[in-house]
Amino acid sequence: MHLESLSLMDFRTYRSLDLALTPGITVFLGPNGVGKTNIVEAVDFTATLGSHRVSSTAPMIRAGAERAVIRAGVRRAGHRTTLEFVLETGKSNTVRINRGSPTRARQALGTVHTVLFSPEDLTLIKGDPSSRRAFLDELATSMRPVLAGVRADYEKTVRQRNALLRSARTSGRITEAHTATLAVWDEQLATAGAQLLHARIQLIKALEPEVHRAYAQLADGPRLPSLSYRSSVLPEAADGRIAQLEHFSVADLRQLILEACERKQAQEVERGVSLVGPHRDELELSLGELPARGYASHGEMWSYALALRLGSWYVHLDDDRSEGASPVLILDDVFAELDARRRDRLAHAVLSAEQVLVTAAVDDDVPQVLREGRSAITVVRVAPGEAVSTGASSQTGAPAEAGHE
Ligand SMILES: Nc1ncnc2c1ncn2[C@@H]1O[C@H](COP(=O)(O)OP(=O)(O)OP(=O)(O)O)[C@@H](O)[C@H]1O
Repeated sequence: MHLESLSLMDFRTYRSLDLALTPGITVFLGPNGVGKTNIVEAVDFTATLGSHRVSSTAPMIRAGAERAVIRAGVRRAGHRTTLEFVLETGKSNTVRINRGSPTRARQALGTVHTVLFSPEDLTLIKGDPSSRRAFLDELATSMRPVLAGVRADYEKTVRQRNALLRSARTSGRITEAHTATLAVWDEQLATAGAQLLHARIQLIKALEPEVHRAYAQLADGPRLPSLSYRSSVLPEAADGRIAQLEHFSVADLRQLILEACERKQAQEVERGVSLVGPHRDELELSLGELPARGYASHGEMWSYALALRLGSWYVHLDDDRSEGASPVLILDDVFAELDARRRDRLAHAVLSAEQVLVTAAVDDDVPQVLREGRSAITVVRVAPGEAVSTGASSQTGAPAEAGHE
């Protein structure tokens, strides 16, 4: 699949922008701060309904404007779909699909698939467990959009359950009313939590060999990555590792969560917080025998982060349910961060993608391999305060035009 067009209204720096996009490689080129990432962030939003840079809508709306609009034309297995998202602070984002009535944005999940590489990916390795959980959940949701609802239910349940536990802690004892309400939240936590946990475990099983393969493509060296999952729902004596969970059905996992809730109840009341469930689990990343976090070198962390993204792309390609929806690859500012060898290797690895969008501040940051590849390469020059000049270098590429604030 690929995007054929992208229009922005009051999105980030753009009052109005209209771009025609083509399959193959498109490089957005321009000086720092000019608005290159803003463009690819909008593309990624059409797939993830979020941003890799911010967790709320407000920063994506142009300063002084009330709402932003992202319109995308998507070509997938011969069919064209148009999506028009409206982002408004303090309101739920909406989408119109093929000019239909506005509906909640979640309805569009699964139409566009993207895999985005960015300098922020280093936090997947260095950051706290929540960034790795988010990575898993976002990838799983992009492949199975129904999980968006499961995640929303789960997060709401954890919030409500925590409020109840805090109230029990404040009153210094568990009343009958607390026990009755807690039982209801436990059931809900277990129902949504088991679906989420099952999705994560199945994803890790599919992802690990692909991350392995991707890492070997990007880096040399004897040590290879491995992924394991430590779950809070297993008794401590069981070491909490995924190997014990991967054959469990959703019903088995639901039962495990309920048992864990019972086991931990006194501790939960004492601390006023939910201690069991996928929100307390950890995706552990190792390189050879050692954890990547705290041990891997800067270069190794970079290779690992890139391998997680490349592996995500491979998992999408292997997915039977994807129906020709090979993701759009977005490489935001990554080449500038890499040495020449890894730059070329990454460029080689992505050459076969249907559509690749690259941002770069200077021409030299674009690997030669991309220019010499078999795909068309289009260069979109992003400049402040004027219409963007574009040029197709090597082979073909439809000219694109952009208006910039
Ligand atoms: N909501 C907003 N309203 C107006 N301007 C914004 C908004 N959000 C970000 N900006 C501006 O957008 C610019 C950053 O754009 P962007 O991140 O796309 O730059 P870039 O071209 O990718 O730069 P670099 O090469 O440094 O990564 C900043 O100058 C910032 O002030």
